[in-house]
Amino acid sequence: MQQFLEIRRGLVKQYPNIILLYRMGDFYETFFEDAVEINRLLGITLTSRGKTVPVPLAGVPYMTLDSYLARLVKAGKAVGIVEQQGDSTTNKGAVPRKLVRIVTPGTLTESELLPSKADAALLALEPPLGKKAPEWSIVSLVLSSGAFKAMSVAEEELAGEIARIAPKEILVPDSIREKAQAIASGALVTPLPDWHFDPEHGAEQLRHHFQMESLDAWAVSEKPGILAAAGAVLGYVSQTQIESMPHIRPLVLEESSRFVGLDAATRRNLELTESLRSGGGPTLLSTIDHCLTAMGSRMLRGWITQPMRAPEVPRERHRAVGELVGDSEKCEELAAALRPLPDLERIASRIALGSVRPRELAGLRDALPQLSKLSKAAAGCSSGLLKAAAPVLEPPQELSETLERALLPEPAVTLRDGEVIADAFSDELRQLRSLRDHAGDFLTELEAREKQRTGIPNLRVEYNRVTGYFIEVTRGQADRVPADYRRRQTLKNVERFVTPELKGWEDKAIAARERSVQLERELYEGLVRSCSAWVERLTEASEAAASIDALLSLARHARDMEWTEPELSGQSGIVIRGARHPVVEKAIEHYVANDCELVPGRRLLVITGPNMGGKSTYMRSVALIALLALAGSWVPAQSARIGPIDRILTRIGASDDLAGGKSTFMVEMVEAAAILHQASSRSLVLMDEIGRGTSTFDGLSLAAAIARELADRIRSYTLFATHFFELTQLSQSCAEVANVHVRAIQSSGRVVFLHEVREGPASQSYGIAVAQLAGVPQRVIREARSTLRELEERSRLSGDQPDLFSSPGAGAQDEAPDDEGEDAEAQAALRLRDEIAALDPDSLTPRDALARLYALIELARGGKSA
Ligand SMILES: Nc1ncnc2c1ncn2[C@@H]1O[C@H](COP(=O)(O)OP(=O)(O)OP(=O)(O)O)[C@@H](O)[C@H]1O
Repeated sequence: MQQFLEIRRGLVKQYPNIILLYRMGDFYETFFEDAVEINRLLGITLTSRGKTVPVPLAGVPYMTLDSYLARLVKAGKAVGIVEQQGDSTTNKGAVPRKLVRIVTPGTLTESELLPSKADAALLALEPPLGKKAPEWSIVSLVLSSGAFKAMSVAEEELAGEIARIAPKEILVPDSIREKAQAIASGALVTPLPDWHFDPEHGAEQLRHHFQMESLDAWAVSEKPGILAAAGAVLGYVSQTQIESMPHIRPLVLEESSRFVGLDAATRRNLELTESLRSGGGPTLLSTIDHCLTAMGSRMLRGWITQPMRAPEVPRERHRAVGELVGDSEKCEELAAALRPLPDLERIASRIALGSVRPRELAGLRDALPQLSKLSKAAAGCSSGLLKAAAPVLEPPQELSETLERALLPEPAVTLRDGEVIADAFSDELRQLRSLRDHAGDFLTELEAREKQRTGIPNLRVEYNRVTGYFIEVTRGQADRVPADYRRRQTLKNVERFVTPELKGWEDKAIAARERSVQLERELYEGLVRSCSAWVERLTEASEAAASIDALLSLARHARDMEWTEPELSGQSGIVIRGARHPVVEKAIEHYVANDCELVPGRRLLVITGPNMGGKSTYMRSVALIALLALAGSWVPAQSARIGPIDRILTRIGASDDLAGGKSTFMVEMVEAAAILHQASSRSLVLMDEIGRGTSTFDGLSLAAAIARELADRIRSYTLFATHFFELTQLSQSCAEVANVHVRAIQSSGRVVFLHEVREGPASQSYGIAVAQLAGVPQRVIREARSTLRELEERSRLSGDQPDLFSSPGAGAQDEAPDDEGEDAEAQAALRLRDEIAALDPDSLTPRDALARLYALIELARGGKSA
């Protein structure tokens, strides 16, 4: 108890929710409140020990530790594992024990406890530090692969990045604990004292861990926020892993500007990796993921959650997919080599941790020839990406040989009873095993000899766990045994004896068994140490294999679903022929493909049409095609030309956040505000039914003003679905706005959805017809129709239709007229800029160029602003 309390005392301050699993022989015991807690959480029987002051106690068998660990960590507990040190039988007094590891959600490395197709990252967040670090710093570490990454992001992008990384645990300075809780998106928030986040100390830790003189090579020396967060991560890992520091790869500084910005709402709305349906439904990832290995699935997840702004990398992927789509034999060859591969990335990382299990090493041994096959298949490809993987995949010969020589063909699951190392690996082991293996011969020979010496025909040499080896004779014969027989046990019908020879042999045999187990342990540890020299190469090979797997999966989907290669163009805009929604097209039989043209001069499409007509599906299909193209995939369309995109922003669906104190309308406006702040002329924006959460005129006015802001000032590419039919008038006053509608026909009072997107506004609204379809009682439908007729009539007679859209800015009475003048100028300038951008430099005549220049000068002259 004294020992237990001492170990525990040092921990509770930092880990208030820790449970100590305290090794005692074949069990991990818990005491006091830990025992009560584990009884509550896992239903482990609660007992007590000690007469004067009973101590609550609950224990789990040590063999089953993993399954309990998983459940405790899932319940948000930190679990401290205390092991016995040295040999319990030779120690006097309490066995020495030591805390060997603290397991938290972000520091799990056991393959069985990790989701196989996603990473469980540990994250550290450092808030802005003033001028030198005006943004948030994010550092993430995936312990099971060693991936160590850093990024600085603006406040409004923070939640989106956290949603992308989907960490299991977030370390934050204590001072921002509450703020972190609000954006943690399900991860455990672990506050640390603020001094854990110290830039100088962080830099020192990084230099020390990676044995570097300077951090300049990683471009983080001047980033105090990142140094602070990285230091916190390293400190936390060494504190929780205690004895074995994991393999951590060099810190990679990711520029958030390299990737298409996707905020948390967009990731959710587009159902990239999580379904919006409460019970879970298909997602983009689950639809396109046909990977043969878990590593491949994780890679593919990374690609689609982090599409790229620059076209080079996705283009290379398109090319590789193209090669695979056209060569099914090559696909089969690659697939055959990939299929049997174990999770090399995680095995490599467990080698570094020293916790790799014998079966995992054997899996690695068997996988190496497969890697070689994969490498050969990749070398025969023509696309750059596949070809480049070949040399990286070639497995190190020396590692193959070492593992072949060291391990038994099928080693035991654990080291506990040996049977892991091959005979040929150690002479001593071979001799010890031979002693054991020939025990049978010795015993049969002894039995025959003793029968003859004593003249007792039914004498037998036997063994049981309590007595060990003995010679058994019936009681009737017992007085015939020789003088050197020593009595061990007397039972009803038999007497049991040992002889000095048998005892001597037994001692030797037991010693040999113990020694051989001990020796195997030492040899195994040595083997793991020697393997750690290859961790780096194995990790690289696993990444290359994962990429091939992901490409193969994309190719297979592209071929099966008849997707096409998109064109990533430098020309601004999005032009898609025959767009389909990648998830919906799999779910329904006759998907109606639609076109979409968002180009300079036509930047905002107002989409009208009945509910259920397919507006949301259409908008999402466009966003998903753009996203897939920039992630490197082919796309569900006849053709697609995607220009530069910096962000995809969406405001879809009404969900309220009552717990967070926000009403439906408030959520809607907060999201709209975020979009208006973030969007640029290179953003793709989806707006679904904005403004419907308030009174009609309020909502309509807001929707109109937002659409105008997006089209005219921000000039983003926007799909704007609405039930405010009045918004279709916007196109008359805004040059950038066009109308499209989803087609439906009404026959005998019922609507039929055609799901076709056509130019122009919808001709009528179908709300009542859809309500009828949904089964609203006839009486209510009749009454609604009559009210509608009345309203329409009244508005026609009084002419009170609000004319919000006749001229730009009309209705914005509090604005100074000057602003409107500037506005028109700005618009003219922007239009000119677009025109210039759209010019083809190769066919541009000097006359054209001069004409544009003069126009610019004219504009500048007439301008009022400095
Ligand atoms: N292009 C299409 N081809 C075939 N079916 C489609 C197509 N688009 C949508 N659908 C079907 O119509 C259903 C309704 O589509 P969607 O949710 O996009 O309608 P909506 O116009 O956004 O409706 P609301 O205005 O009520 O939100 C989808 O669940 C899908 O099954």
